Formats: sequence, C-alpha cells, structure tokens
Amino acid sequence: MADIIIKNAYVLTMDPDAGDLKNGTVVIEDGKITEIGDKTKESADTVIDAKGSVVMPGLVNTHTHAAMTLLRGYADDLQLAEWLEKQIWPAEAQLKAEDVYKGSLLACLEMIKSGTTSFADMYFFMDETAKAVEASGLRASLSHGLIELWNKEKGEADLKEGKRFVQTWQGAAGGRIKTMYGPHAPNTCSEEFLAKVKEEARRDGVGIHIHVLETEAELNAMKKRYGKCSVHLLEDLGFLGPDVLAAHCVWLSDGDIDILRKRGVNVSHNPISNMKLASGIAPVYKMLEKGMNVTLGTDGCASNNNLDLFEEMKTAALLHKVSTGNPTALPARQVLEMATVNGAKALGTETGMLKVGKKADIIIVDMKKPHLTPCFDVPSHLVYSAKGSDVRTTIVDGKVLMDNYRVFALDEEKVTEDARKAAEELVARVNA
Ligand SMILES: C[C@H]1O[C@@H](n2cnc3c(N)ncnc32)[C@H](O)[C@@H]1O
Ligand SMILES: [Zn+2]
Repeated sequence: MADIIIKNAYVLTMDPDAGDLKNGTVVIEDGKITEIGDKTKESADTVIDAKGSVVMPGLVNTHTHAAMTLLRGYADDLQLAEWLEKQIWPAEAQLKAEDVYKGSLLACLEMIKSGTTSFADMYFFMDETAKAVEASGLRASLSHGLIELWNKEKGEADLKEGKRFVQTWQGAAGGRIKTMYGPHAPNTCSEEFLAKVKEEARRDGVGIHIHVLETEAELNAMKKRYGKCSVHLLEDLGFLGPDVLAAHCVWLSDGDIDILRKRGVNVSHNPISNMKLASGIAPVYKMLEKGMNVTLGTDGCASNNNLDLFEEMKTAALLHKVSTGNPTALPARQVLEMATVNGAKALGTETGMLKVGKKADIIIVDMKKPHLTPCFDVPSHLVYSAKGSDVRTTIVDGKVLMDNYRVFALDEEKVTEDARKAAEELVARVNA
C-alpha cells in the first residue's frame, strides 16, 4: 500500500519529457514519487482529493537568511552598505542563539504556508536554524556566514565554526539537511581567506554559498583593491565551479557572464531585494539565453520583506520584461522552472520535478479562488495571479506538513508569538 495518493489534480510535472496531466494522480511511497498517471489502482493511508487544484513541485528558495524574519520591517528604504553597516549588523550583534531558533522557526512556518519546500540559508548560530529545519520537516542547505572583514583571527574562528557546522549537520534529519560553506562576499573576505574556504569545501565535499557583485559599490571597491571585479578575482583563485551558489550577481559584465557560464556556477536571482535596496537589475535574461542555471531567492525578510516565492516569480517575470523592453522575456513556464527545477539543481536535491523516482517535495495550489478564475493557462496563473497563501497542501520528503491550510508540523500560534516576543526584546536590547 502507498503512503499518499493525490488524485483528481491538474499535475504540473515540470518534466520536459512528460508534460502536464489535466486530471491525474500522484502516488508517494517511502518519501518518493512512485507513480504519476491518469488513474491508479493503488490504495494509500492518506488520500488527498485535489479537485480544482494544481499539484506541482515545491518551490526552492536558493538565497535567504531565515532568522532575519525577526528584523522584518526593521530598517527600510536604505541602500545596502548603510543598511548593513548602520542598521543590520548592530542589531545582529545583539542576537542570541534562541532568537535565531525562534526566527528560523517562523521562517519555516512562513515557507510551509507559501509553498516553499527547500531553501538555502547563510547566517549565524546555525545549529538553531538546523534544529528549526529538523522540527519543521523542511529541506535545507545551510551555511554559517563567514565575514572575515580583513581580521585574520575572526576569519579563522569563523572558518572553524563553519567547519564544525558542516561536520555536525551534513546529511542530518534523514538527509533533509545539507551544509555548505558561506563566505559572505568578495568585498568582505580577503582573497587568501576565500582560497582557504574553497580548499575546506573541496575537502569536505560540500558546496559554497556566497554573495557576488550585489552592488555597484562592491564592483568599485573590488576594482580599487584588486584592479578587477569579484568574478575575475574568484576565477583567478580557482574558486568557481558547479558547487558554487552565487547570490545576486547584479553587476556582471558580459565577460563575467561567460566565466560563470563556463564554470557552471549556479546563480540565485533575488529581484525584490535588489529592487528594495536599489542595488540594480541582474542580467537574468542574458544569463538564461546563454543556458545558465538561474534560480530564485527572496533574500532575508529585512530586505524583501517576506518569503513568498510566488511574489518573487511574478516580480522576476515583470522586471525583466520592462528592463529589456521585451514582453516575451521570462515567460511564466521559464520562471516556474527557475523556482523549481533550477533551484533543485543548484542545491543538488533530487526534487524540483514530479517524476517517478524523485523525492516527494510537492505542493497543492488551490485554484478555486476569485483571483484565479477563469483559468486558461495554469503556469500563467501560478506566476501572474497566485499568491503563496493559495497553497493548501505542502509535502516534503513524502511527509504532509500542511493539508487544507492546516499546519501539522508546527504550532502556528506559539511559533508566531515566540518570534514576535524575541524580536521585540532584540530591538529593545539594540536600543538600550
Ligand atoms: C549572513 C550575513 O549576510 C547579511 N545579509 C543579509 N542580506 C544581505 C544582502 N542582501 N547582502 C549582503 N549581506 C546580506 C546578514 O545580515 C548577515 O549579516
Ligand atoms: Zn543575502
């Protein structure tokens, strides 16, 4: 007997070889998809009737700082350097481990409720984020943020903690947790330090998550310091490869794009954060044209200010149409690919597609809503009309974390209340 059968659904497989099923069934057993078809003879412990809904792969958020839910709306309308140095870093200096646990749990709750099934994170007190991921049932690739700032001792201590984190958590929670190294950015870490991080990541066989050319200020600082931009510095260090997840990549030249493509680097595009901090517009249309693996991320809640990937998909689609003057740029299906297949590829999870043998990270989107009526084209609705709050069911690793808008994995009221209190106390400490 199967574990879960989802029936009567529009099945958006995101599998280029299979296409969609207008009225299909998805069967899940032992955390994996075992059958997709028009009908099934199987019976299951849990049968979900998804009439009037779309079944699709869970969304993948490839760049966030989960615990920053605590700083949601804390410092708006600033540019990156001032925002980080004058507001965010002083606030983070007051963070305690338990704050990160509560903020991360709130993030997990928000993600479950808006259809995100896995995410990549870079922050501090990462044991706490890992515990929150473990408790929530989500899948994640986690890294301890390494911000050397040309302080050798701090760099060494950070790297040691990053390594301890990798060795403690790699493969935990039944394989739902993976780890990465998280050097913050080429303009906050020295080239010697970046080279060391690469060596450690290679030795441990894990990936690297890094911010790259987010702002024009970074580009100028790099040119002044090294006489070359971040991408060329990383290339000359032998740092770049398919194990690298590069967030933002806003200020790329055509030459930089060619280097990133040649090295198979995964890019996390964060349009809302880039727009809010006025960082600029990443050349996503060009990168996709060249066949690069471009994925989507929200960034943290202090620069977004939520974790809704449906909003991110719509924003990405619209931003690159208006910035290229080309309404055919980033059509709905391609944007869905960025948020599912491409994200899964970047994190190296066997997810992102509904296909027999893939891990069962699946969401069900309720289409019986005024703002989703009528429906001529499902991908169009998912990108241009739907919201995260239209997700009614979230399944990760074959476990139902939410069904019919009810979250089983977490106590919603307690998680929300605990985070609200922790955030208020944190800000009180900052202002004391
Ligand atoms: C891991 C570190 O990254 C910081 N952080 C959060 N958002 C951004 C961003 N858009 N760019 C650079 N750093 C950021 C966090 O505030 C933390 O200090
Ligand atoms: Zn970031």
